[in-house]
Amino acid sequence: MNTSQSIPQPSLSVAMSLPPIPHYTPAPPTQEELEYADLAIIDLSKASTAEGRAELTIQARDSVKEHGFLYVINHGWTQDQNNRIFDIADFTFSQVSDEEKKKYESKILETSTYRGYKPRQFWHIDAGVHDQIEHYNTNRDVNKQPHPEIIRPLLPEIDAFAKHNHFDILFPILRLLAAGMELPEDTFINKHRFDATGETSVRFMKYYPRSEEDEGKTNQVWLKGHTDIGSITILWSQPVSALQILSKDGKWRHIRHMDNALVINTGDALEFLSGGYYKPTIHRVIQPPKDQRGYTRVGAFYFVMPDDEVKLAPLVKESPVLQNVGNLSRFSQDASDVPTMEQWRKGRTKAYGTSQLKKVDGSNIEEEYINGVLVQHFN
Ligand SMILES: O=C(O)CCC(=O)C(=O)O
Ligand SMILES: [Fe+2]
Repeated sequence: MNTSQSIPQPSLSVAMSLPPIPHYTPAPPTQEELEYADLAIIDLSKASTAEGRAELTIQARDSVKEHGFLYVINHGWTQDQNNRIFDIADFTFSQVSDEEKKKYESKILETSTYRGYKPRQFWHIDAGVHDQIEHYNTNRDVNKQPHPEIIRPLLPEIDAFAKHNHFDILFPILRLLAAGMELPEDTFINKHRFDATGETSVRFMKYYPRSEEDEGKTNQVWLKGHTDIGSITILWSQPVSALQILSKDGKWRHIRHMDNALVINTGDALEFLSGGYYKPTIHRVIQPPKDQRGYTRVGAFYFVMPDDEVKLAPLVKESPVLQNVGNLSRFSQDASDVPTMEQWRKGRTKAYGTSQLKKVDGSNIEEEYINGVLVQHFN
């Protein structure tokens, strides 16, 4: 008799089972009619052929130039993997004790860097009201910082998530955006090395409902209108419809939720490198529509920055497109004092939500200068 047949073998799914954690159920999608921005939908599976890339290059370029935002689908991460990441995201807030959160709090003002927890109420929004947003931020190399004990068994999954974002989403997108400026395809990739020193990070965020009084004092703004500091932000679409972009006609429009899609936007660093060819779009988070009030709003992100040492000078010499249109960024082309990514991110991170801003008369705009460059915030 062949004994091996009678010995029960562990099934593959049991052998590879993931640490059990509670399931996070987000709010159901809103039934309200909202005005949505009309963004391109990039089918990333097409990036595997030269023909597909040529088509996507134009689509991505035009959507970024018009809206600063686009959607990505077919990015190789399944709906189940997506659900699991949102479970992990919520876990970092709902299951970690206040004591541990304190122990692993980001030293934002001392280090000008987000690593660990950003507690609620760290940022000023308006009229003395502070934010109700928790962050958990980890460098893409999860071993570069300590993590709360109960998060440690989840690190292999967070590490896989970071690598998928970096190599299977960020890199193809950076290739398309380089091609959109007639730059060699690997121009931006070479400035975003996974192993370099820099702060490209996975961030989980949880927004908590606020009091009516706070809503009234802040014009319902939960996160002020801003541009992102880095080159690209990958936002994993979630159903609470509260993210808006400021369109070129001056109107705020909502970003529509699509299951397992990505919402990708460009930030300051790409404006500088692209000489303003790709300008970042102001976006904000406001109180959700009535049928989604009372829910928390959990987000999962990959915030991308060029490597710390990269000088944020426009690639005019390298790009035939830029030679035609000229440098339109907030930095001048020959400025010898162009900051490095490290200087820019530290200046912006330290100031964000804590610096004294100057109100622009008769508007909802506030301003400050970082490294000599105008930075605006909107309510
Ligand atoms: O929560 C969101 O949808 C957007 C957050 C955001 O814009 C940011 O953290 O920079
Ligand atoms: Fe943002």
